[in-house]
Amino acid sequence: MENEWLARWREGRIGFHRDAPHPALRHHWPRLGVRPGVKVLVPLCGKSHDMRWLGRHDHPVLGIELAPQAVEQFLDEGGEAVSRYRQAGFEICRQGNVELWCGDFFHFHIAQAAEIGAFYDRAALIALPPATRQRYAFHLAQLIPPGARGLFISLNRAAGEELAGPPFHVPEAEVRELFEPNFQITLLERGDPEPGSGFQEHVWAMVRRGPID
Ligand SMILES: C[S@@+](CC[C@H](N)C(=O)[O-])C[C@H]1O[C@@H](n2cnc3c(N)ncnc32)[C@H](O)[C@@H]1O
Repeated sequence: MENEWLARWREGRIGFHRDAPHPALRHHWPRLGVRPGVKVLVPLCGKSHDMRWLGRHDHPVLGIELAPQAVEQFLDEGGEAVSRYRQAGFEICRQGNVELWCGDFFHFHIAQAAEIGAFYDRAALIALPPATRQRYAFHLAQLIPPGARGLFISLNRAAGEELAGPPFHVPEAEVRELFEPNFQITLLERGDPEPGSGFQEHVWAMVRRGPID
């Protein structure tokens, strides 16, 4: 069976995509204390404008995305020269200071992550079904060095029955359960519920714990 996300990109069902950098990124990132020049990992990145925003704010960006259409659309929209190469089973495209690794996040390993010093997750965890979220939180922790900071935007649903995802809503308690073993996490903002769906974006700051934290 074709992966749900590959089908969505092929059919253009990408309602999650925003036409501009996320307001929470613009508001909170400058307050996180990530130094300019630090490379930012963006798992399950889609063709998000957030990567260009980070790039413009002096961060080299490493995005990982399963769907080749997302990568190609991002590059087309950027309109600048692209260099392409292969490494560790990924096709990598670099445009300006954004490099996109096309492939499965779970196949991206620490050997490739050496320079990463921060991360940004908007709608990555919530793209995954419950059984895969634990694996995601653990895998992310393996790629991020102690002390590294990140901004995490999840989707919560105030009340009501479970809707079939993706996107899946992930309650606050689950976010804490998944990440607290490896990260210090702080809830920064609870977004307003969307009319109709009741979805709310929650914004969290995270710091990767070290061995004695
Ligand atoms: C909800 S979208 C969010 C995209 C982006 N972060 C944004 O804010 O627009 C989730 C993305 O994850 C990608 N994806 C799903 N599973 C993946 C995996 N195992 N490895 C890499 N990308 C994946 C999908 O193709 C999709 O583009």
